[in-house]
Amino acid sequence: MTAGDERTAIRVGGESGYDVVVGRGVLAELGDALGGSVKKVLVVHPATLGARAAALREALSDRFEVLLAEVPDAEAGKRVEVAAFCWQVLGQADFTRSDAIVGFGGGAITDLAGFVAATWLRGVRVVQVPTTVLGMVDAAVGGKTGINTNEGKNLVGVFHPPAAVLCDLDLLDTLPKNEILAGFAEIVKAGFIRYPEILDIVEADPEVATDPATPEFRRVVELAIQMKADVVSEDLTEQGLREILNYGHTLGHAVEHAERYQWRHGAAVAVGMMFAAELGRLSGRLSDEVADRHRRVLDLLSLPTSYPAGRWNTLLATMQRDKKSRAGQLRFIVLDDLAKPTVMLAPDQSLLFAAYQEIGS
Ligand SMILES: NC(=O)c1ccc[n+]([C@@H]2O[C@H](COP(=O)([O-])OP(=O)(O)OC[C@H]3O[C@@H](n4cnc5c(N)ncnc54)[C@H](O)[C@@H]3O)[C@@H](O)[C@H]2O)c1
Ligand SMILES: O=C(O)C(=O)C[C@@H](O)[C@H](O)[C@H](O)COP(=O)(O)O
Ligand SMILES: [Zn+2]
Repeated sequence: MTAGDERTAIRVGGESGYDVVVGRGVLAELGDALGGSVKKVLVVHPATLGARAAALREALSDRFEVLLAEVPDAEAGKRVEVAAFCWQVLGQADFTRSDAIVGFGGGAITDLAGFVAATWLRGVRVVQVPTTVLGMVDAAVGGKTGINTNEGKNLVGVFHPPAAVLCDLDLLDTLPKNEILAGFAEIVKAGFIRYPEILDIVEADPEVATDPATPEFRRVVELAIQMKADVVSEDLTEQGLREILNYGHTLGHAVEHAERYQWRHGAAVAVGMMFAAELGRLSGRLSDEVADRHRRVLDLLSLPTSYPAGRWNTLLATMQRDKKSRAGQLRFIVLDDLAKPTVMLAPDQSLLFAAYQEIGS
C-alpha cells in the first residue's frame, strides 16, 4: 500500500479475481479494463455526473459503441422500475453477453448497475467506477449488488463480482463534504473490525484524514479497501466471515428504511455501530474504552450517534425482515475487542432494548 500519488492495485481473489485500482487519473484505464472483446458499453450514471458521463462516452468512442443511461439519484435509483428501464435500454440496443456495463456513480449506482449486469442475459461483465468515498471503499468492491423493495433495504440482489474497480480520486473533487463524511462511516467500520490504525489516523486529525488531497486520506481509503478485499476473497457469498462487513448495518438499514432513505447510508451505519457497541458493552463482551471510542470517533466526523428513543418497535419489525435474520432469530455483529468481530445470535429482547435506550435521543 502507498501513501503517495501513485497508482495502487489491490487484488480481490476468488474464482474470478480482479483489481481495485486506486489513484489519480485511473479512469483512463477504463477502456483496457472493459477488455478487447467488448463491443457495446452501457454507462449507468446519475444526473449529477451527466457531463462527466458524456466525456467518458467521448473518450471511449473510438473503441466501443457507448450508451448512457441516466437514472434517478441515490436510493431512488435502487428500484425495480429503474432496473427495468435499464433492461429496456439493453434490449433495444441488442446488448449481447460479450458487451459490458459500467457503474459510474456512488454506491447506489454501483449496486444498481451491478444488479442489472448480473441479471441481463444471466450475467454480463461490469466495471465499477465509484465516484463517492463510500463507493470506493465499500460498495463497488465485493460483488454484492442489489435493489430495495417497499419492505426493506437490499432485499433483492445477486452476488456478481466486477471485472475491475477503478477508484479515481480526481472524481472526488466535486463531492460535497457531507458525502465524504458519510463514506467515512464505512472506513471507521473497517477500523473497528480490522484496522485500528484507521481510528488512530482519524483521531489524530479528522480534517486531515478526510481531505482527499492528503496521504492520510489515501492511507485510510486503501486500508478499508484492503480489509474488504481480504474478506470477500475468502467468502464471496457470505457463508461466514463476510458477515462482519455488516457491523452497524442491522439497525442501520432499519434506520434508513424508517427515514424513507432521506438519511445517508453512512449516517445510518454510524448510529448502527453505536447500537452494536452498546450491545457489546451491555452483554459484557466489550470494554467501556472501546465502546466509548465509537462515540468519540464518530463525533469527530460529525456523524450521528443517537436516534429518537420512541421508534424501537418500528425498527425491530424492520430488522426482523433483514436478510441477516434467520428463522426468526436476529443476528448482530458485535465486537469482543478492537478488530475482534463476532456474531451475536438472537440476543434477548431486553438487552436489545437496553442498548437502544443508550443511544436514544
Ligand atoms: N454493495 C455493497 O457492498 C455496498 C456497500 C456499502 C454501501 N452500499 C450501498 O451504497 C449506497 C450508498 O452509497 P453512497 O453513499 O455513495 O450514496 P449515493 O450513491 O446515493 O451517492 C451520494 C450522492 O453523491 C452524489 N455524487 C456521487 N458522486 C459524486 C461526485 N463525484 N461529485 C458530486 N456528487 C456526487 C450522488 O449523485 C448522490 O446524490 C447505499 O445504497 C448502500 O446500501 C452497498
Ligand atoms: O459487502 C458486504 O457484505 C457488506 O455488508 C457491506 C455493507 O457496507 C453494505 O452496506 C451492504 O450492502 C450490506 O449488505 P446487506 O446484505 O446487509 O444488504
Ligand atoms: Zn454499508
